[in-house]
Amino acid sequence: MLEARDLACVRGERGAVFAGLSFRVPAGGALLVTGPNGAGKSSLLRVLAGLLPAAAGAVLWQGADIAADRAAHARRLRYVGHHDALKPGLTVRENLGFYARLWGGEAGPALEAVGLAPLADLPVRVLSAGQRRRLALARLALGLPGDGGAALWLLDEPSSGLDAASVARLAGLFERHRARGGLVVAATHLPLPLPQAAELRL
Ligand SMILES: Nc1ncnc2c1ncn2[C@@H]1O[C@H](COP(=O)(O)OP(=O)(O)OP(=O)(O)O)[C@@H](O)[C@H]1O
Repeated sequence: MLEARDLACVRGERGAVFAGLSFRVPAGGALLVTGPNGAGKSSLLRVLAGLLPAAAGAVLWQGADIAADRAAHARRLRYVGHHDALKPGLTVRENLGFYARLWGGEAGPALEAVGLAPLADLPVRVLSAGQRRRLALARLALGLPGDGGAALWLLDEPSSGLDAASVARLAGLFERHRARGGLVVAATHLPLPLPQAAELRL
């Protein structure tokens, strides 16, 4: 269970981006974070990841404040932000292999899961925008909760640039993850294949 309790976030000159935000996402649950540009969706994901301190309130995991053990929180989550965090000079397989060594899991099946196996030996610099996005998302397929995978997925515009077949593959990843008790929190402007997701509009 992920819980936000009376969260507030302040950014630069703008001051409060949001305040008094409370919600819960249970095991197997999903939360869609929506709202106009600049509403604070990415900021909220960063607060939930422990990357940005909340100005007030707390984020709890299984009832315990994530601030008490940030390293443990980092291990239990996967954050896929706007930036794909890929090395352009390395191949598709090498890029994912880096994360597989860090977190466990195997690059091959994860590349299959996002339809990138045929491109495994290409350098990332030649990939299209949608293919890069799929490679960033392949990290999610490195393990399932309880089997080396992280329980909490924090995703910023995960389907941006994806074609219909890729969105369908993403639906499969979401389904497997949630069936194992994993949670998904996704900021999005597009409909996402997350049945029974709650919506938080900022
Ligand atoms: N590092 C920063 N310093 C100052 N202000 C910032 C910083 N990062 C974000 N902001 C401001 O915080 C507000 C929320 O930004 P955020 O990126 O969270 O919005 P968003 O809802 O994700 O927007 P979008 O839909 O465009 O991705 C914006 O007004 C933005 O300009």
